[in-house]
Amino acid sequence: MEAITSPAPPPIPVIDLSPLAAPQPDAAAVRQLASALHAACRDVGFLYIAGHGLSQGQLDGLTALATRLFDLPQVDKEALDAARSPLARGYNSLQHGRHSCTPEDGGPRDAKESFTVGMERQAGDPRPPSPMHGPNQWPPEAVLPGWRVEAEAAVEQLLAAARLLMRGLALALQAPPDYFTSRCTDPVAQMVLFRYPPTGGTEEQRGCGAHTDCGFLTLVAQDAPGIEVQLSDGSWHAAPALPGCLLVNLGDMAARWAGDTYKSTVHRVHNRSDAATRHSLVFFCNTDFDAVVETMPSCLPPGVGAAAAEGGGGGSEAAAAVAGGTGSEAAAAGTDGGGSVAAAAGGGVIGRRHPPIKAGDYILQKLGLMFN
Ligand SMILES: O=C(O)CCC(=O)C(=O)O
Ligand SMILES: [Fe+2]
Repeated sequence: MEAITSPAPPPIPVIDLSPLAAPQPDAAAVRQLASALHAACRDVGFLYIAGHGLSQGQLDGLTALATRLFDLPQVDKEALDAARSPLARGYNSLQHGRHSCTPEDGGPRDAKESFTVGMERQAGDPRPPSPMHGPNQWPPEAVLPGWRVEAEAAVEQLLAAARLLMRGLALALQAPPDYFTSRCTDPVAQMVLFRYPPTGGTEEQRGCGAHTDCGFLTLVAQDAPGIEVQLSDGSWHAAPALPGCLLVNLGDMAARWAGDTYKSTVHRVHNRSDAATRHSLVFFCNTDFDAVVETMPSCLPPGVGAAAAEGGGGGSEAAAAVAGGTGSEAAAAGTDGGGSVAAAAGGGVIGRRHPPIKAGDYILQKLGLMFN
């Protein structure tokens, strides 16, 4: 079996987002946060976030949602079979065994049950429906009292945490802090609950095969170890829960936005326990369906970035700062009405310019792997 190492200090950094939430942001603290975030996204693609707004009780409540749901009798779960939903919302049993972003690879099935909740629209919402908004399959109140209300609250809490992170990410990319949140007002997002049975460490019985996530940002709450992250030297590292933290990884869309200067890192799940079941609640957060994903100016060489900046974002000065690695003082002018919290993260890596694409189309294309 491949060795799994978890050296101390862990290679996955912990980043405290609380400076972003402060009523009067401390510019130096925000700058430091943006810089740490930039390094984490560039070097690892995984990070733990603290100061995200959820209490430990709320974090525990996330995985408890999974426990309660999967503890239902099989017949009640099958009644919510995702095969009945045009948006593949609802329950997938152990027999389903595949990941939505990973094409069939002929390998073993994933040993997991899952339950997917997506974004609904309230009646009377004036916005045009996106192809990825629609009804969920909810467990009936009589079967699981209070579950829907708690699940909807969890989506709200995780969306708020993701939006806070997006503000940091915008600053890390030398754009105005609302660059991503202004494109995340009615997002395409999914909350997926998982139960992974113990597999006793057998390599063939994976919980989830190695993959990258196809979307923007993924937030993970977990009640037992199991997720493993492949670092750039090829080694695998366990990423267990840390008290008070959510685990976060960037998906392919984030890497694309950063012109591949940020990592969408390969990961997998193995519940190597002999006895304990693992639960996770994973929030796959994207932007609005119609938001255009285009390489951020700060990730492009000077001049190229200026053209790309026309649609919003930093500008050629910021691009020059990162592309030239000239240091942290040449900052993007980021203001959000609450004061200037400009941050420049430095870098020196020049990215690749991808053609602009609508976020929703991008995700549908990626998910198309599953159906083609
Ligand atoms: O359950 C987890 O901890 C992560 C699952 C995962 O990586 C995924 O479904 O994309
Ligand atoms: Fe994943």
